[in-house]
Amino acid sequence: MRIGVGTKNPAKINALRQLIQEQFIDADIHSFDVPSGISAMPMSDLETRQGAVNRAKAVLERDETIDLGVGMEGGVSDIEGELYLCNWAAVADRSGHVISAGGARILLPDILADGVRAGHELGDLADDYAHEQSVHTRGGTIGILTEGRVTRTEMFLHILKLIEGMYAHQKGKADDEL
Ligand SMILES: O=P(O)(O)OP(=O)(O)OP(=O)(O)OC[C@H]1O[C@@H](n2cnc3c(O)ncnc32)[C@H](O)[C@@H]1O
Ligand SMILES: [Mg+2]
Repeated sequence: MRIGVGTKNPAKINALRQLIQEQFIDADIHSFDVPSGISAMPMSDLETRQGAVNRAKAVLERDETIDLGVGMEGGVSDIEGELYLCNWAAVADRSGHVISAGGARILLPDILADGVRAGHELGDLADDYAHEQSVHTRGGTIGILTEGRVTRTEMFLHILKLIEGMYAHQKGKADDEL
């Protein structure tokens, strides 16, 4: 099987690599720089999920040899005036079937939330906050805010496990009906 992932960000690609290893999936991974079709800094769960779905579908359009497209997107979600980091992933196949799932939410400190509301991208704000470079390609904001206990890769791995499990569950149900 050929799986395409809609990103060049190693923090995301590594999550897919780990899933394939852990679940003994016989697949090669190909990465594509595809548009998310939403704003650079998604401001809701709805928009963040849409980015993940758009990326998964865009991968299938980009390369006709790919069997499954995977999209992962990070954003923020406002709950009663507080901003939480949120993350979504989606998988799309050639039959038009799409499965999406969301991950953990973590409250952003005011300094990051205010910066996002002022129109800055979280990736840039997280670099300043942590005095590091390219946080978004490594442990991510979640890694900074949890002292590395949960990294961006682990967080996306968790979501990809949910989706892979749902895919297996739905396939099992469909086979039962045959
Ligand atoms: O190359 P891509 O795949 O686009 O990866 P990205 O790091 O830009 O990540 P997203 O586009 O999914 O995230 C949308 C924006 O939110 C920011 N972001 C989301 N989650 C983040 C995290 O955990 N750490 C740092 N920045 C994050 C990031 O800066 C982006 O500008
Ligand atoms: Mg991006």
